[in-house]
Amino acid sequence: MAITLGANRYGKAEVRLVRVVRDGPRHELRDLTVSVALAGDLAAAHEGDNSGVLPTDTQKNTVYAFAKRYGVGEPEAFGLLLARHFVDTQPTIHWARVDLAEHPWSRLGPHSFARDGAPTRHATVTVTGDASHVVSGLSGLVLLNTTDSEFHGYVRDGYTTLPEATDRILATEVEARWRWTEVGSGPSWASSFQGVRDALVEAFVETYSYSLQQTLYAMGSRALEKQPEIAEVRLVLPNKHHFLVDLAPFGLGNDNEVYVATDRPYGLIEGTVLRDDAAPAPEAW
Ligand SMILES: O=c1[nH]c(=O)c2[nH]c(=O)[nH]c2[nH]1
Repeated sequence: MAITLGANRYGKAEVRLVRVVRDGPRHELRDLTVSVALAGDLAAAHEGDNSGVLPTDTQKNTVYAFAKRYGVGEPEAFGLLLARHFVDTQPTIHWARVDLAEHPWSRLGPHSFARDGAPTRHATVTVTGDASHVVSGLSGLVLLNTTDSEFHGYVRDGYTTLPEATDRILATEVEARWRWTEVGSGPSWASSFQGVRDALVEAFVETYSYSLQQTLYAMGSRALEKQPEIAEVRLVLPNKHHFLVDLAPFGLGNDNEVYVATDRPYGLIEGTVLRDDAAPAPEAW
């Protein structure tokens, strides 16, 4: 029986990094969770030889040292710096992925901040040899329309009880990831992020929806139309159901005014929207 080592990678997950820039009385703050994963010639490590293993503890230290040495700018840029460093300095490492989640704070004063309702910003950077590949994203963007949403005309079978809706609440918590066509081309990381975020929100607001699936496609399409630097958008949209409460027992009507918001189970609508001529992704993401 021949047994062989399959795909493997290793790294430090969820390094919590807070960087303050104390440049005068007005401080700047960035708050990130950074995960590093490395792969390469690591077969020996799986047989007890650590001579090619850069410890995950060192990877964590590198995150903090780079934060001091180079500052923490846009998550994509900081991730590229780290991933490139691991591939270029470690002979056994040929592939590095750095995953960054930026937790948003809004300013209250020169050195005071409040954790924001803004979405979490994400970046996933992959470096192999000379090539770099970037996926940006967001999560925790909760959106709700109180009307302009219907759901009917669906399949009915012996188990269907759902009443048709001609006017319902549509709510979701957007998780979006989008793949850059070419790293370093087009707008800045920050303005691209803002552009995609705004496009997703605009499409959610402006689409008269017959299903969350239709809204998903409208959101992804709008982001691609507005931001030429991205090739593909993947969306995960939980349907945050709001059901009308039956107030008849109290002698009251309910003209789409009183709802119960439920958290589970929930519909989960997922989809990818991409350009016809998008080059295939060079890496799984
Ligand atoms: O927008 C929706 N899409 C569905 O597929 C679905 N299924 C369901 O029960 N409610 C909804 N709403």
